Amino acid sequence: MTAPIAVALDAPDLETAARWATLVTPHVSTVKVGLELYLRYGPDVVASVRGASGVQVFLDLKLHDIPATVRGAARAVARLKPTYLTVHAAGGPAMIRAAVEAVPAARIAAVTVLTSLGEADLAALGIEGPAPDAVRRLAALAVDAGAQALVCSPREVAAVRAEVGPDVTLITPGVRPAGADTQDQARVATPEEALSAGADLLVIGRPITGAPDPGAAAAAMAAALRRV
Ligand SMILES: O=c1ccn([C@@H]2O[C@H](COP(=O)(O)O)[C@@H](O)[C@H]2O)c(=O)[nH]1
Repeated sequence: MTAPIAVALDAPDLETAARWATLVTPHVSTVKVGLELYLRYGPDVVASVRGASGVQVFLDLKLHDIPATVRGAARAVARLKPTYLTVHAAGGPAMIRAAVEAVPAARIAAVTVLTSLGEADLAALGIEGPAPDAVRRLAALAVDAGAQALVCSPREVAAVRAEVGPDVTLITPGVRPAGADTQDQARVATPEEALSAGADLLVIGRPITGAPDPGAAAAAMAAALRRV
């Protein structure tokens, strides 16, 4: 049984991404293709990282535009059969609904407040905080619009779960093992804390892909989660 981890394959080239995917897929349920890889290599990247393993692919394109444009963009990637496709919740209900209608086979995951943003960033952006309140507001809006999954930080998972109930998949980036460098993430917690708080899928990138042996790092994190 693989761990509920989506490894963020934020690699500079396709060979590296495919190698990471091969190393981690025995241990994790999902690999995540983000903007860097998709914009550099296009749709073919999905087949390259999926390989023959049947691992779930999380297409993290964070669509954010008017509803008609997002509908078209979502339709364009439907044939890649992603398990998850992200949109920004801040695009609003009509935009989220357009994505949900365009790709019925995927779970549309609405990104609430990016995990790189802290309270001062929210204030500078004119978003009414604190972060857990902003996340809950956007989570409720997105689920009302049909989103089947939400992206938030591990720190907000329990509050979001209370808001949206058990059927919505809660996905948390901003995951760092105890003592690890937080890098550009602002709202973080450990893998064990994220899982205990009720996250369904933990997005973990650099703590795995930056390790000398990404396969061993993924195996160690999967083992740690099994102990929770
Ligand atoms: O709020 C968000 C939404 C998406 N991400 C993505 O998750 C990974 C995190 O990678 P790390 O190396 O573990 O920091 C990355 O691909 C982001 O684009 C996020 O971090 N926060």
